[in-house]
Amino acid sequence: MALLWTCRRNVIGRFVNKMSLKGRLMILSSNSYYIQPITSFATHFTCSQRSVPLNFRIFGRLPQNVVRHVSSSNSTSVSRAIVYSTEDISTKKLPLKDSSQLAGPTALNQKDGRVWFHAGVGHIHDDDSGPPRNGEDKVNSKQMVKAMLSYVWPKDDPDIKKRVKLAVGLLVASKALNVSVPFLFKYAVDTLNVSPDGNILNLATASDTVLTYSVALLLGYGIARAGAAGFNELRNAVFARVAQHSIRKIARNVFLHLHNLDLSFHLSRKTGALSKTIDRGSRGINFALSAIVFNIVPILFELGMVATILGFKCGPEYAALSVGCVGLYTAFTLGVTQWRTKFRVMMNRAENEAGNHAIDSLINYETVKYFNNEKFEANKYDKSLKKYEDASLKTSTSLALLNFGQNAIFSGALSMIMIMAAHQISAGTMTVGDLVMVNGLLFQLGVPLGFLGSVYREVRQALIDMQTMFTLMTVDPQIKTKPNTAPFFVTPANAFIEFRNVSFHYVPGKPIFQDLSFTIPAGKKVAIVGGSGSGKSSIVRLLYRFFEPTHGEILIGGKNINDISLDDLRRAIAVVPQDSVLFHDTIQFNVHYGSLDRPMDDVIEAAKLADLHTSIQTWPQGYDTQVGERGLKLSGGEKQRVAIARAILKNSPVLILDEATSSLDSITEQNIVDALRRATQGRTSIAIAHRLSTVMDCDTILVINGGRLAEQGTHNELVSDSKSIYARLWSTLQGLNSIKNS
Ligand SMILES: N[C@@H](CCC(=O)N[C@@H](CS)C(=O)NCC(=O)O)C(=O)O
Repeated sequence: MALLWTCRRNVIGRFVNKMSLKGRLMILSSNSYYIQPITSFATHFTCSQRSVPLNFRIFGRLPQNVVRHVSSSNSTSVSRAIVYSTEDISTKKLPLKDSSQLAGPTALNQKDGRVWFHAGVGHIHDDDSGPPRNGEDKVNSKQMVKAMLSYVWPKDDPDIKKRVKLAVGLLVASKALNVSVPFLFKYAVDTLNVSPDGNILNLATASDTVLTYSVALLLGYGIARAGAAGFNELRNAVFARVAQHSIRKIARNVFLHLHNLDLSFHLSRKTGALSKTIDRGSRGINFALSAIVFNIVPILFELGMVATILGFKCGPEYAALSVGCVGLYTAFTLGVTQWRTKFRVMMNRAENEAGNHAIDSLINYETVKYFNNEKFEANKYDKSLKKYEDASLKTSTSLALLNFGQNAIFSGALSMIMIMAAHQISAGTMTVGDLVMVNGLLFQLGVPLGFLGSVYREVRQALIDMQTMFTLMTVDPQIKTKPNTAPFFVTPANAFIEFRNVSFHYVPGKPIFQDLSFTIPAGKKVAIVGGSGSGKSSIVRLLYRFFEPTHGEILIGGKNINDISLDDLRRAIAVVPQDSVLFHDTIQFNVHYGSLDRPMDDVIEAAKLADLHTSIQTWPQGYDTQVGERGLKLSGGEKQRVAIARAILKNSPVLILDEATSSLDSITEQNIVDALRRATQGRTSIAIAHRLSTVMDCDTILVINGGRLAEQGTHNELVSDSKSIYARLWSTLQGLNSIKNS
């Protein structure tokens, strides 16, 4: 099984040309791996793909490091990730963890306070969308059908119900016309063949009426055929809206549900895999619905009609034979399709493997050349191609067997029925027209049956895809608003924050905070500083209720945040994150996102306050300029100012700046600091910082160490105590600055 990588959104796609080379991630065994420094000419930190039954996930923040994510051809399993780093990652052995313990911060490099990863390992899951967690029970087929029907027959949508009724009516009409076709043909043949007295007709002496009658019947035959096809297409068109509307509603509900799930759920899942789950799940619904409505139900309906007609017109043995034939045909088709599905799976796997290998090899073009390994690479690629070739041959030959078997069963039954009919014709109890009719009825039934195996295979796949999607819907958010929570409005006057004996961990046994207590008065500017891994950003995550403390309370405006609705709480807090990720839209959209109902004038005002307006005006399309995927067309400073403008526009009483200037150069930083100074005016603000120069003017600085509040005071108070952690951090910073300037 392929080794999978997950790089969270905030580490993907940040690319810098400055490369100082790091190491190779080596999987040593099923329970350990390490980062091995690699040779001097190599230019990247790479993960070699190995076939181990593990699902390796890596995600985290790399403030000045850059991860370039290279995904394999099917894009859900990422075979390789390249990390370009400006910092050194030392060799370090790390124990593998169970996937259920994911998200524990594992600092790869603690010394400069920059690089950290969250890493964990677990078993591979078929659906790629991560391990199941509490509350995520697989839904069964009955529940899925029930869920699907609730969308196809919605209680509150009479228009959709009307369409379903119309589609059913059209289905009946189309099948009725279809079945009438062999009848009309029978009467035409009998008219041309049998005289009214029951003897064989001599066409040379037959009256004009015979010809006129038979022509009319054959005309009716043509009209009935066209009518059946017309009703069929009309039914498709009428039902298409029902299916598409259901898919839209389901996809929207799943999407909204995903947004309501908590951060820990999203950290343990691959974003790409989640969107694929919705995509495949909704396509699955479309397929399953279409197959049921356009294929399975019509076949059963037609079989019922044909069996009834044959039973009444020709005798029960005819009905039994046709039902028996369809039963045998179905059993054979399902059995063989089940057996041969594994060849298709092998074929797809080999195709992916070949694609992955081709990509991996071409990405490593230089390395291949350094070691003259072109032939080795070609042979490796050829091995995957050979697997594909073998599987593909098995798929084709098994298809031939399936087609032949289906034909043999159908032809056998058809000829038996014809022989029975021939006997009755010779006995004078049936006409030649009857034989033609029996033949026509069975032949028409055979057309949709010709795709039964494919429909069965696709429906099974659709059910699996739907199951993954519907199972997602059963996941209960771990963090939610308590029922009957009264509205609570945080205002600038009551926006004081208190952490009361808060303890917290991501992974049991690795505490982030132990009994952490501090208060942030309303309207004050407070900085939180501390070394790497001290949990500075976790304070924001707890306050924003992305995670719950394991012990203690967090209060805002004197009220426990658990007693405030998530909406009220989050409305009260604006965050300028360290990594500002932008939507692939215009700059105006991205700033406006801070508060979508504010007018354009406010957007411009916020951009001015964030020192962004002047830059925007120099761009060719001004506010309509597209920022590119994840804001790639903007510099780090510009993106950060967009984040500040958004936060200003949100106009919340609490503003959190999570290392908002960490990845900026000094000139940009100064502009941003000025913008931030304007943004924090009149609000309670919390600045998480490791650059102490940006927090000197704060009213209070809280120093976090060992999961507790170690020191507290103004910059001058803390620096004046030479033994304080802050004073040591400050002097280290001063030392680094003087080295930089010399
Ligand atoms: N008669 C067979 C084959 C029908 C068929 O030709 N299916 C198309 C797709 S609609 C196909 O390409 N099948 C390839 C395969 O089953 O390997 C059945 O009932 O499944």
